[in-house]
Amino acid sequence: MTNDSPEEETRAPGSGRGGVGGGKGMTRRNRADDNVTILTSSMDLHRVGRSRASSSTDPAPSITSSVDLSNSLELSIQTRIFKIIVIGDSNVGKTCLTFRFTGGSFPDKTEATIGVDFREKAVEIEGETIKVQVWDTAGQERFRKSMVEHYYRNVHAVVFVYDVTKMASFRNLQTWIEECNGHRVSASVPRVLVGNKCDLVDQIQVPSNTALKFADSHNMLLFETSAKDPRESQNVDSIFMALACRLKAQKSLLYRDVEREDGRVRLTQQTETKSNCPC
Ligand SMILES: Nc1nc2c(ncn2[C@@H]2O[C@H](COP(=O)(O)OP(=O)(O)OP(=O)(O)O)[C@@H](O)[C@H]2O)c(=O)[nH]1
Repeated sequence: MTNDSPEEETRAPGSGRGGVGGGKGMTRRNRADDNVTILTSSMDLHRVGRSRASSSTDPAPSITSSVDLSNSLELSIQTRIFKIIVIGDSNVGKTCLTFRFTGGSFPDKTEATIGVDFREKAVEIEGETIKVQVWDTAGQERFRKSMVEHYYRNVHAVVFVYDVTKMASFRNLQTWIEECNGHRVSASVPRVLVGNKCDLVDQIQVPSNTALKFADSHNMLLFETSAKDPRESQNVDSIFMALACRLKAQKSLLYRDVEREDGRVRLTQQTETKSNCPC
């Protein structure tokens, strides 16, 4: 299935649908825009899943708790979720980048990702709270083969990562792009290129000009950054915020009007066309 537009939803990871206009031009070392506010720290989706599961086994809700449930359901319905996948060779720093964005720190120790890790962060863009759901995928073939379909299903945006100190990880980008295209990710789904580990200045193998040409030829934005260097943290945020802004700026299906009839929730579609997002 191709992806058409971001969609507001309340479902589990991977159930999103849609995508928006592709990248254009080049951006380097972008800084987060002042208009963009990060609302919460990271939230592990596994934890969310567990808490939802446990509430479903609770005793029958009292009147008060069902009101609470209705309110939280409405809030949840009104929050759009953007699914962004992070792909690239093993060891390029995908996990560290997602940690830096969702948790604001660099992990002391990482292990090879097996399958996928989900992390989520709520951000506010022009008054709307949006959940940016980051899928940190495994770079090693043996840890990804059974999951690949899930990565690409209903994805809203793709982040390709290479290691600026490893030319091979840059050359392999072509393979990652082909894999992405092979999974019917629409050309309209925005993609960005990230050169990570820029703090290792003495070891850089991939010149910026080479990366810029590659990004341009694939209609992608380029970010050169470091998940490790705290001075680069705003730049890491900019990767995901630029995508979120772009996704928000596009026409999207909104399920704004929540109506309840006979205890059921009815969702009414609306179309959003305007955006003042500066990104
Ligand atoms: N110097 C430096 N090291 C980094 C940076 N980002 C990640 N690393 C290190 O690179 C190694 C791999 O990082 P990960 O984030 O686990 O790499 P990955 O791409 O998620 O790897 P897989 O899970 O196998 O696909 C770790 O030792 C990190 O500490 C960075 O910006 N600078």
